[in-house]
Amino acid sequence: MPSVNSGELNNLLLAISQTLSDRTQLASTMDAILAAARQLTQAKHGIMYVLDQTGQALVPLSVHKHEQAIIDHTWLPMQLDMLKDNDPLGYAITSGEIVLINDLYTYSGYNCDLIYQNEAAMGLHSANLLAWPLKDHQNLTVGLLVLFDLCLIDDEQSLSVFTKLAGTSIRQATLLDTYHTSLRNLEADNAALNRENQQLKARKKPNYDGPIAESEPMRQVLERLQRILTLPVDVLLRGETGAGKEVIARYIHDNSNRSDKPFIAQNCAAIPEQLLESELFGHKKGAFTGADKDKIGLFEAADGGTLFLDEIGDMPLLLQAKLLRVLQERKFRAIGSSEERSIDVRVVAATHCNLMDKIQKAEFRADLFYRLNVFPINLPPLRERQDDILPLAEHFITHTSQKMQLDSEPVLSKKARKQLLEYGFPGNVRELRNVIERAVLLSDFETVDALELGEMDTFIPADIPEETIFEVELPEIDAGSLKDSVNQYERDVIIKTLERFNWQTRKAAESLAVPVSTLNHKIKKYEILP
Ligand SMILES: Nc1ncnc2c1ncn2[C@@H]1O[C@H](COP(=O)(O)OP(=O)(O)OP(=O)(O)O)[C@@H](O)[C@H]1O
Repeated sequence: MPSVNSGELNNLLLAISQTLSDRTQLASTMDAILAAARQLTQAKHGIMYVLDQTGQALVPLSVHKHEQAIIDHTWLPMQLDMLKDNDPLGYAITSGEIVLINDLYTYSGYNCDLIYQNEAAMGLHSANLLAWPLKDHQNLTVGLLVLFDLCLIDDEQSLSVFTKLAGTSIRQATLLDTYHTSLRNLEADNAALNRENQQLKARKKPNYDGPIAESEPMRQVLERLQRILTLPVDVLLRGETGAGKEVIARYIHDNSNRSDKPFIAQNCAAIPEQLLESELFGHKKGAFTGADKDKIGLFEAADGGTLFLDEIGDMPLLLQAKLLRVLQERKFRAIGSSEERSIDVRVVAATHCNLMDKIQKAEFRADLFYRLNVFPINLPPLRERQDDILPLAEHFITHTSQKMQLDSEPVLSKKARKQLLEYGFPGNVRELRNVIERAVLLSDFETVDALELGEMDTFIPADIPEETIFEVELPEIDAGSLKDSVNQYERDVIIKTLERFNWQTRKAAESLAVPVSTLNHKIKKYEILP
């Protein structure tokens, strides 16, 4: 028989190796191998069956034909569990042995009915048949090469090179396929986890950190805000002290497309003019006495995010001009710097005072007012939001219980609920929070009954961050000593507050929002000495 010389063999191998790749390329690899096998054997036609991805069937991946009838013929896959041992192809696959039938139509060792049917359908009458199982590196059959009407081979070795190559390609394609499928699954899992994470975050926000807004006036506030949450619009919040302006500013930020960038709050009334200017805009080293290094300002720190400017009505006039420029041009210059910087910051300004009055007294710039007042929000005082009182009270009970690590939350008694609903809350939500926190502390941790309402001045000095009220390390709590721990905690809070106010009991009582008499009583009870 004509055989392939080594140069041709190399070329064939090279052509095949260039097609080796994943399953999308497998058909062309099989095609090239079938072509080489036919060239070696002079076979008139042939088929390459390959184990499919399910591992349950062999599918015809390449069919070489020399007559129209064969082109039109549909070669069916072979189900592994339907294979019969007495069928020559079935036997080659299940035994892994090569089957060569020299005289197809007179040989009686196999049942060749299926092959005859196929041949009849194509009008063929092949003289002989070779079925060569394709095996992977573990000797598992992963495909089958079938050649018809071939010249008898005396170069089995060359043919076995190609069939081995075919087996390895099928294995490699299957592995790559599994790898790609796993990769796609991982990507899909990853995307699903990300989505879930986002949903959890979104769900968590309103429940935990977001404002309580059960009353109609508060719902209207949130509804009005919906319009601008994702727009590049500055906001002016007006409302009494403690009504929740900072909470709303944070809500705006958290629900905007800036939520992954910083939210920074600054009280404009709390610090002297030069310090405020440096806080907001930053300074260069040597810009003024004490500026011993460059400092980044809050505008720069909040770039991409939101800057909450509380008590904007108390901002010094000079700084108002600088702020107006930032709002109009989104550019600023640090103190002592000649370089102008661009920033992208949403400003949410807040005030509890009437800015029109301040304009009339020439304490506030009218142009800044009109620039800020593009989107004003009036935050109603708590006395006008009756439906928020009890949900807020429950919220603060939960919050305080968590902070005090109580096993279960105390419940508000009927009497306490009535008291809360009847009280006017001049100090708004902040006062409600203080009342509830104190009531939980004074309770038996099962029922919140006794409320100290209206006995104290609700004023908390603006320059003292309210968080510091509870900025005392929790004592070590061991089982059975909860009440002692709470007493210890209360004692520490009182000492810290007294220290902060230089042991002036009136101011400390104001800050703690308890009557002076209550504070004196506790100082005595805990034997606190300066
Ligand atoms: N709607 C609300 N839901 C939950 N907590 C709230 C709500 N409004 C206010 N609070 C709580 O009340 C306290 C006071 O709120 P906030 O600091 O936002 O008030 P404010 O109007 O900014 O006060 P100030 O004018 O004194 O700066 C905070 O502890 C805040 O968490």
